[in-house]
Amino acid sequence: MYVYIDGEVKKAGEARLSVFDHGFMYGLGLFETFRVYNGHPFLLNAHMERLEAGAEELGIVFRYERETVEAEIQQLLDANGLQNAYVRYNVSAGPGDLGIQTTPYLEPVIVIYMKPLPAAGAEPMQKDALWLRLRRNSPEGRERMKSHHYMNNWLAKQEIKDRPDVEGIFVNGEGYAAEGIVSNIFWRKRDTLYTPAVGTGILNGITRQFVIQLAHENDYIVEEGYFLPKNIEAAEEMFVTNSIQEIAAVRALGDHYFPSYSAARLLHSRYQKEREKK
Ligand SMILES: C=C(O[C@@H]1C=C(C(=O)O)C=C[C@H]1N)C(=O)O
Ligand SMILES: Cc1ncc(COP(=O)(O)O)c(C=O)c1O
Repeated sequence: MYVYIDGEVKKAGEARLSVFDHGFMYGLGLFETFRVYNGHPFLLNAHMERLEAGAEELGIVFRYERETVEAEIQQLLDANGLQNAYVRYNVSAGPGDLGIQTTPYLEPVIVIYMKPLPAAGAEPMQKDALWLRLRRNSPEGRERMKSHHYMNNWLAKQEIKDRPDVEGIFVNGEGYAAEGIVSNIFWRKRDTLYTPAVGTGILNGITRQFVIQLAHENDYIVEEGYFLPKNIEAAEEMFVTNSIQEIAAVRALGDHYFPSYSAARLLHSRYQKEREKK
């Protein structure tokens, strides 16, 4: 595979980053993961605007211009011979000195990774979910960023092991349901969808935000709040969302089986209609 780094497309094994890059030394880097459907990067503006806002908070000088980013992605799709892809767009702070820096990072390094994905299916994926013993850590700053700090998620994944059909679900330090290892969570009782508030320490997923919008358009009530595990276990349905897996219906959370997946199905069919547009 090829990657894009600092304006050039290179063979994956030939791309190089400085050992003084503060993305490596201090975790000062951000990324977005999204899907390309038939050449179309889905929800690109929303992803890149989140990245731009995070960069501003970290003093990383990065301006999003849609045309530039589209061209970078297209260049890499062409090099890799892909039309459908898993894309990771990374902005690393760039080189600095030894020691914590307080001045802006003027030369961030952009790295784009890509891998093939099969064409998206017409039905939502199905998964199982398990409560994690490990607690969700609290965000480093005001709100969780999609940053290079993924150790809490990594440790959680070791608990679940390599089981692609299982998502681990975090409870935060205060005992409230939070999010999946790489996803946001929703559950339904009658016509109301519930999802943890951003204040629980979750990543405010781009898919989460889009699904909330679709849910409103389809007459669901959406409540964001502070909920206990037992609230989810009393639900009729649960699903998880992220930019790669879209909306995945949860069959069971531990030994609690959900009898329905009607909202996941309906929202997924609406999502599908938008995949090559937004
Ligand atoms: C952690 C990453 O990003 C998330 C991972 C997935 C996935 O593996 O399904 C999906 C969406 C992302 N928000 C990553 O390494 O890309
Ligand atoms: C911890 C966590 N929560 C939620 C998400 C979903 O975010 P998005 O919808 O932007 O893919 C991810 C994806 O990386 C994640 O890692």
